[in-house]
Amino acid sequence: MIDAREIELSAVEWATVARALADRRGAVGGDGLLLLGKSLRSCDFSMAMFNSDGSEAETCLNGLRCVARMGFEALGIDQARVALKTSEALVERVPELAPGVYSVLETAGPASLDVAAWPMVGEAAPLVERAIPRLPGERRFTAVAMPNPHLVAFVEAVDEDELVRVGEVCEAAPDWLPNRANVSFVEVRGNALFVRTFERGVGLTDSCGSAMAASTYAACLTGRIGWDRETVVLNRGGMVRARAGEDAMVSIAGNATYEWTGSVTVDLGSGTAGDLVIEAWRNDEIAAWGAVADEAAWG
Ligand SMILES: N[C@@H](CCC[C@H](N)C(=O)O)C(=O)O
Repeated sequence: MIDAREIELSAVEWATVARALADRRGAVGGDGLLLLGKSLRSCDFSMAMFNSDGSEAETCLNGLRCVARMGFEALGIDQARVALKTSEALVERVPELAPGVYSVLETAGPASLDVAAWPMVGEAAPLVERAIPRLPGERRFTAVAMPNPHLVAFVEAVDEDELVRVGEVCEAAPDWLPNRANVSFVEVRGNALFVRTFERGVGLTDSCGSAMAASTYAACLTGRIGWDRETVVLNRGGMVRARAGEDAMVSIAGNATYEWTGSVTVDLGSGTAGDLVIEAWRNDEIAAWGAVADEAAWG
């Protein structure tokens, strides 16, 4: 995550920075790059998100909580309207979900069922628990845009190999799905959901906030959980508390944990990053969040 309010780079140059910094064989490594940007469209600040392959996503809801924290701390505020690539979201600092865990409530949406806008050619909207014959396997999917595109399938038990097979078909950007899609398999565990996601532009990730939002909305839409009911959503990285309304707005309360701050130089010509210099580790925050993640016992 970079405070980019005073950095003038084109989207193509930021894509180069994202590929260099997110490369897991390189100096930093990550699922992607988040940018805190200047105020836009009368919002307090803006956010941009680039996946590790350099593609720019419409949103990133785990990332939004982190960018919100950076914006709050930079501007001395504790709630804000944030401009995203094609939408806006509300963020607010809330009481710690657990001791020592900086916590943010974000509200995004409206979730959309309009697959024609992705586009997904040849599938009529709404696509709710329907088979998609062009995908491998027998799963029934619900298509939700947050506004980034998500395919959600409710399963008895997540089969990661199958998830990767489906994700890779979408990742190849076939003619019928030129903008690809994030794909999630979701287990209903009592009153909670467990979400595993193959992300567009990244692959399997430990946690995807917009996928948790899309999954919560899909679970309400299909009667698995109640509208407006706070639901614990588990993932490989921990958990959030999510709530979807019939107005299609989805709220997520979760952590925004800093692990370290540091600096690194990226050569835009070669697209490579130099050595990372860590200025400060945030071991207290890492430990506080680690305790929550362990307790979430995602299985
Ligand atoms: N891969 C996504 C963007 C990243 C989403 C993110 N992990 C989240 O937390 O929401 C896309 O290309 O849509």
